[in-house]
Amino acid sequence: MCPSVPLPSPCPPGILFPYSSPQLWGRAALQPPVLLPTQRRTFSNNKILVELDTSSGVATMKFKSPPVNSLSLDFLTEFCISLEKLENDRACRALIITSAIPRIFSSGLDIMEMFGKSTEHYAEFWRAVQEMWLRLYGSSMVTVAAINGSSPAGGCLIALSCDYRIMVENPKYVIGLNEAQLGIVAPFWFKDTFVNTVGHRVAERSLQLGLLHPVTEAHQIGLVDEVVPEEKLQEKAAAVVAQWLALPDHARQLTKSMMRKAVLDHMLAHREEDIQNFVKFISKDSIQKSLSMYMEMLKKKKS
Ligand SMILES: CC/C=C\C/C=C\C/C=C\CCC/C=C/C(=O)SCCNC(=O)CCNC(=O)[C@H](O)C(C)(C)COP(=O)(O)OP(=O)(O)OC[C@H]1O[C@@H](n2cnc3c(N)ncnc32)[C@H](O)[C@@H]1OP(=O)(O)O
Repeated sequence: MCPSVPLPSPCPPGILFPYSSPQLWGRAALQPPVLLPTQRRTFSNNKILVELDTSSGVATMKFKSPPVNSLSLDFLTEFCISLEKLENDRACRALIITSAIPRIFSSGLDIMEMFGKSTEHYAEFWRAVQEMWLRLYGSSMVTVAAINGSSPAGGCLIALSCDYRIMVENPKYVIGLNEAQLGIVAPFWFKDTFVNTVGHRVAERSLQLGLLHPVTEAHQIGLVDEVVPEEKLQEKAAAVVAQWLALPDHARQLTKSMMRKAVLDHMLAHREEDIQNFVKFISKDSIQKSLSMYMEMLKKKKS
């Protein structure tokens, strides 16, 4: 899939899998049997907590960066490191992404990283945003977004990059690519990821209007796959993961790769150009002014 994340090959292409037991289909099954002292492995840095249950092969990643899990350069770096660790861990076959912050899944890209900084900083930040998407959209793991709060823009991109989205039923929560509302533009690979999920017409309207969809509407347009009460979210995510893991990894991974390859390849082919475009765009006085007004509006809304 994505060249920066080599696709683990649990079985050489063309070799038939042992279909006798789903237990044998995963990457974990290819390890020599070892006695593990514990079934849970936890690693945590400042902004993200990761727990891997080695018996099921399912990791849970919890965003814990108050106040709103905004995607700063530090956050994105931790996110990419965590994804790389899990991707390279043969005991891990699936990932559930959720938030430890009440009411917010992620508020999207940290606006302060795009405001009043140097062109070098913008370039470094944008490369980190690209890297996060390449790793998540190109992941060979089963990925499920357990969306327990609002998820605008970059937060929505994280959810869209997963294989399946489950959102908590709450009339206050919204999700969508609202960039246009900030006076900025969702880049082509945000757009492609969105189109691949909801279809062209829905994406065109939603992107032009910068819509943040309430949960029921997000479900109706296919932006989220399922809606559940808060207390059922983890149970539902675990059940979905189990369903996806019941298939042979290599078949699911190759299918995923086939579905996503064109979009990933397109972005990789234009990666440097995309960084230059971002830097040029975000450095414009008019765009800086729009971002400043948007931040002001957020502050006013509070008071
Ligand atoms: C042709 C085109 C050519 C080229 C194009 C090339 C490139 C494209 C260019 C740009 C692409 C950029 C893509 C951008 C993607 C993004 O993700 S932008 C971010 C979008 N996010 C939002 O709009 C969310 C804004 N936030 C909110 O709506 C709310 O804060 C919330 C619903 C998330 C939470 O609400 P509350 O619980 O009420 O909390 P507060 O609003 O009080 O917020 C607390 C605190 O946090 C600050 N904050 C909120 N969001 C962000 C953020 N995204 N970044 C930084 N900071 C944020 C908020 O200001 C408050 O701060 P304080 O007042 O407490 O200091």
